[in-house]
Amino acid sequence: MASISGAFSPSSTLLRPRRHQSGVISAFPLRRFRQPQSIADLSRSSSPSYPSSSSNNSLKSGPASPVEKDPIKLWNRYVDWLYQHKDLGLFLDVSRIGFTDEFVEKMEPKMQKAFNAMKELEKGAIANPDESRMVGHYWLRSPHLTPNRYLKDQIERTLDKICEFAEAIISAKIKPPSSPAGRFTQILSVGIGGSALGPQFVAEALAPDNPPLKIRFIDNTDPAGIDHQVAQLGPELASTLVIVISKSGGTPETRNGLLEVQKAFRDAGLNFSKQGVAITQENSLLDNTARIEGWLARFPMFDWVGGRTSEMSAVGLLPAALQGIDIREMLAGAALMDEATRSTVVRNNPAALLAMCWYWASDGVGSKDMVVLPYKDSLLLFSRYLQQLVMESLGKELDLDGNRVNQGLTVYGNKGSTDQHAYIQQLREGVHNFFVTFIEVLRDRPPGHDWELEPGVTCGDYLFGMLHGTRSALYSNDRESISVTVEEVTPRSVGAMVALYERAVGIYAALVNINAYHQPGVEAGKKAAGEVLALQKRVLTVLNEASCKEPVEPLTLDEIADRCHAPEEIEMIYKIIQHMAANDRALIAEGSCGSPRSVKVFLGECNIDELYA
Ligand SMILES: O=P(O)(O)OC[C@H]1O[C@](O)(CO)[C@@H](O)[C@@H]1O
Repeated sequence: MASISGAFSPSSTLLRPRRHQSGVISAFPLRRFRQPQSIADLSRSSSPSYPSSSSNNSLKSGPASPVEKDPIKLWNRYVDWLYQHKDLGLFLDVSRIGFTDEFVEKMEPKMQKAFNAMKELEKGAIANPDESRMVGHYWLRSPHLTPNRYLKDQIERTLDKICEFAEAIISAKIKPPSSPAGRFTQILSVGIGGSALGPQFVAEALAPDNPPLKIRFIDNTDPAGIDHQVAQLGPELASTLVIVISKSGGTPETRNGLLEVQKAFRDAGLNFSKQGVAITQENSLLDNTARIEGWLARFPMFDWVGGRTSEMSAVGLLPAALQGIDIREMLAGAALMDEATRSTVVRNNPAALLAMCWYWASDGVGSKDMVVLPYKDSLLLFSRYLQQLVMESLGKELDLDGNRVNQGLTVYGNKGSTDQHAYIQQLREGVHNFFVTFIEVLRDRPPGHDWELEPGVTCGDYLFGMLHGTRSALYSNDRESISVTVEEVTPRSVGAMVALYERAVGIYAALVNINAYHQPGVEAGKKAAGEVLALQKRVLTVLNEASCKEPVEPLTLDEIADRCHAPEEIEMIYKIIQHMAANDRALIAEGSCGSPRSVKVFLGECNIDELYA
């Protein structure tokens, strides 16, 4: 008998303690291939010039022609297509993507349509029709482009407020009420998805070694993960600024993180409201809570900025400023990139080049995955950041005309050269279902710190060699790649890269005619999670009724399901019981979890109030 009892009770009052305690096998089983329908399909089938990116579809396959392997022709292609942004010190090389001139020509009308769509979006059109919203993340770094004065003021006022607040925290003009340190030393950021990924990426990329405030994240409703963060803070909880970030202000994981952190503050005898900051939409649940409880500060999230494009709003800027990162430089980098990516000449527009390459490489239907490989440790989280930006934006069931298209572009990656010793083997020789984006950083170390670990060769030279070796080795086996090169990882270049990919996603979405700015698919999981919790409450009510009887009536899973009027949910009921039993709830389960039919359950304490409610 597994006898498990603990603190849990269905409600908090009047507890009466109890004495008792199909057969087709494909080489690519997970991949869906479509009939050729895109310009890419047509042009590839007719072009011998560059290697085909997809070897499993007969229309696109064929022996690699000698042309693309000719180093001089490849060099010419490199030079012809190389994009450089001088002020940003950023280069984009698309020469190892095999698009043809014919393809570029055929794409031109689509590209022009996409440029127009982006122009309309920037002018304030309802670019997110489902949610009837404008899409204005580009205005955040160029407020003069907002469609009205009010939005411009809102952006500028918020930016000033962020800078002033960060300055006051760093200089200890604003102090935590009861910390011996006499100043804030830590940030605990609570948020998820777009309310975490940008700040996490930027902290890893740009925070100095000794930032004025160090940052930690709670980005899940995993109690052990939360406990770990709180435990790591230890006594420094007293000097921790807690920033709760949620655009909607009602995301359950974030709410739970907040409640857990507030409990940790109570347990430590600290006043949370003097250390709490909210970043959320005006009048959201979070905003109202922060206002009523008198938190230290509140910053707005704008209706027209989506979570995954919010890095240049208060969501990304406040944590960055508090870590001593130059946020005006981030904004300047993004603004410069925005300017460049407004060009309607494809080869002069790096975002358009990226979108066109994605379209070519994935047939405009996401038939290949994008592996993002930054060769720089500080850019480790770029692929994770891009994963949400790209996949939540492009992974859509319906297009803008309501046709079922199941669009998307899978993104994954970690960092080079580390991945050389993990999955590059498969990329080079295994299933050909991807293209790579290399992110190269020219500056290895700050000036004056380098040394040669063998004659003529530094540690950074090895990293450089690994990158270019991998790029060549992949290409020689017809694996396509894009390379983005920046001189250094700086606030300016990071801002530019964020802007580059935001725009590339926008253009690509227009090319494939989908709404990049909503996320209806996420709702299904959220709804199902809510249903599980509702079922758990019904199970507890049923168990409470049976456990308040004299003598107590242990119930089988079938009986519980029956009394919940949910016989079809028996498997979920079993999982609920198993989870509660493993977590010291006031639950007594007899029998073995391994043979669910033998299990009988009752509560170790019954709640009379709930019974008669
Ligand atoms: O900022 P919020 O409203 O808490 O949302 C967090 C995340 O949840 C989503 O809405 C859906 O997963 C994301 O788009 C968003 O970034």
